[in-house]
Order: sequence, then C-alpha cells, then structure tokens
Amino acid sequence: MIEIHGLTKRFGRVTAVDDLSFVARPGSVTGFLGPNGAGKSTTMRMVLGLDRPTSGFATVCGRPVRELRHPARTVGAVLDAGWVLPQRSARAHLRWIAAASGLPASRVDEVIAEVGLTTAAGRRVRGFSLGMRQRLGIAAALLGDPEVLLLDEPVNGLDPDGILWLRGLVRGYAEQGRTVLLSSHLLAELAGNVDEVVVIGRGRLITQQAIGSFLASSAATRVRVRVDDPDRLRVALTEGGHTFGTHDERDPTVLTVSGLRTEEVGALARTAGCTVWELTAQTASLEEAFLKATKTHSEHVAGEAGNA
Ligand SMILES: Nc1ncnc2c1ncn2[C@@H]1O[C@H](COP(=O)(O)OP(=O)(O)OP(=O)(O)O)[C@@H](O)[C@H]1O
Repeated sequence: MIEIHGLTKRFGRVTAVDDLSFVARPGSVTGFLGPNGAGKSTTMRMVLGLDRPTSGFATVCGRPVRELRHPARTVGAVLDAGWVLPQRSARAHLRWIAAASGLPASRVDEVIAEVGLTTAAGRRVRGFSLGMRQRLGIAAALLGDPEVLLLDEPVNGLDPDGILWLRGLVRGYAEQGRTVLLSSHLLAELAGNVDEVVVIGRGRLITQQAIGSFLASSAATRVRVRVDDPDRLRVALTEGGHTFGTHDERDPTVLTVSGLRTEEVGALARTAGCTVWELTAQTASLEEAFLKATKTHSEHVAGEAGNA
C-alpha cells in the first residue's frame, strides 16, 4: 500500500506537488496520469524518499521509505532508465545493486530471466537499446521481490512484445496482492492494464477512480450500428429526435448513435425495417477520459506563463 497525505513540494516559486493525497491499494494496478509537468515524477521521488516534501508525507506499507527496515524488499522502483554505468554489464550492474541493498546474488540471474535479458546479461549496458535499459531497470526494481512497485513511464522504449510482457508482469504482481503504481504517457497501453486511475494536474488531485467508472463518467456511451439501409435508420433517428453521426468515412453503412442503449437502437432499426449487421456499445477511450478530466486544468495552464 502507498499512502500519500497532503504531499506538497515547492522548488522556489514552482509548486510541483500541491497538497496531494491518494492511496494505491494492494492487489491493484494504479495508473498515475497527468499532463507534462503535472508532478508525477516529483511525487514518486518523494514516495521513495529521494526528494524531501515541503509538507505532507508518504508511506509505503505504513512507513516512510527512509524508516523501512528492508527498503529493497519492500519497494522497487524504476524512475529513469538511463542512469546505469555504461561500461558495466547488465549482470555486474545488478550484482552491484544486490550487494549494496543486502540482497542475495542468486536473485540476479532470476530477475535477468524474468525480464528476458538472459542472452544479453554479459554485455555492456553501453550497447543496450532504450527498451533493454528499461528491462534492466525493471530487473533492478524486482531484485528484492518487493511488495510495492513504482514505475515511472515504464513503457518508454518497449516494443509491442515488451509492452505485453510488462502488462503481464504488473498484472501478476497485483494478483499476488501487491501494489503497483505506474505512470505512462501511452494511455492506450495503460487502459487495459490498470484497475484504478489517479489523475493529477498542476500537482493537485483531479480524480481517483476505478478505471471503469472513470471511462464511463467521461463520455456518454455511444452505440455503433451497421445496417443494410442507413438512410432509413437516419430518418427514424431524426424523427425520434436522437443524436447520431457518420463516423466511419470508409463505410457509409455505419452510424454512431448517442444517448441510446444497444437494445433501443436495435428496436428502432427493426421498426424502420432495417437489417442489423452490427451493433456495439462503445465506451470512451482512456485518452478521451483523460483529456476531459484535465481540460479545465490545461486551459488554466495555457493562460499562465509561470510554473513550468
Ligand atoms: N529539481 C527541480 N527543480 C525545479 N523544478 C523542478 C524540479 N523537479 C521538477 N520541477 C518542476 O516541477 C514540476 C513537476 O515536474 P515533474 O517532473 O514532477 O512532472 P511530471 O508530471 O513527472 O512530468 P512529465 O510527465 O513531463 O515527466 C514541473 O514544473 C518541473 O519543471
């Protein structure tokens, strides 16, 4: 569990994190979202005890990280994939971290296998791609087999295979009752993979919700319908005062109807004498929900020159 209470961080005149409170629960993957400069990395650094809060506090498994008896066994983190010493091999790098953290060297080859770097383990990190460095960073975070994982932009540089692998990894962690907090700009990659979202803007909490309700509350559900005679359905929808659009340029037989359930659209199409070829309820994408949640905030920011 990660608990954040009234966390605030000021850098001179810049308030990076502003009275932020939220909880990332065990057994859940919590997605940490916010526009550039919203304060995600600063928050994660404070959770890890790397930045000192101006006020407020954060705990991991009930204690500030600096007070944990076995920090490496409690929390693992990937904040920046670029900080390794380039002349070291991946294995040497991990051995060094294991030794510095009081973890058994036997864990090194286990985590190397877990992140899929076995064949590259003896190579110098200098020649690693961004995706390989990202995997190495994750391997380091896993060394202590921690209860809590904090991943800042872990998807960066990963190829589609790597993203799938990462999804499986964090899902597996959550299923074991552990806590995962992860930030990502690639919202689509996150959508299928998080249970809760915490959205921040200008260091402040905008919302914390289950992903389902976040998506559902952010846009009216639409129904995509494909029929043999779209003109007839158009007339029926217009007569009923319903809102619809043609959103698929390539296929004029598709209409998108707002404010009705699939059953209602199906019944209307039948009354209009249409044969229905396809009928699907569509929910908002994570991008749409995120943009809606942060819209007011972004307009506010765009109107100001400072604080960046
Ligand atoms: N060490 C620092 N000194 C001064 N300002 C800082 C420092 N670290 C962060 N900031 C400022 O704090 C704000 C929040 O930055 P932070 O990196 O936490 O945001 P973020 O949400 O992680 O952004 P991104 O998604 O772009 O990585 C920004 O305005 C940033 O310029």
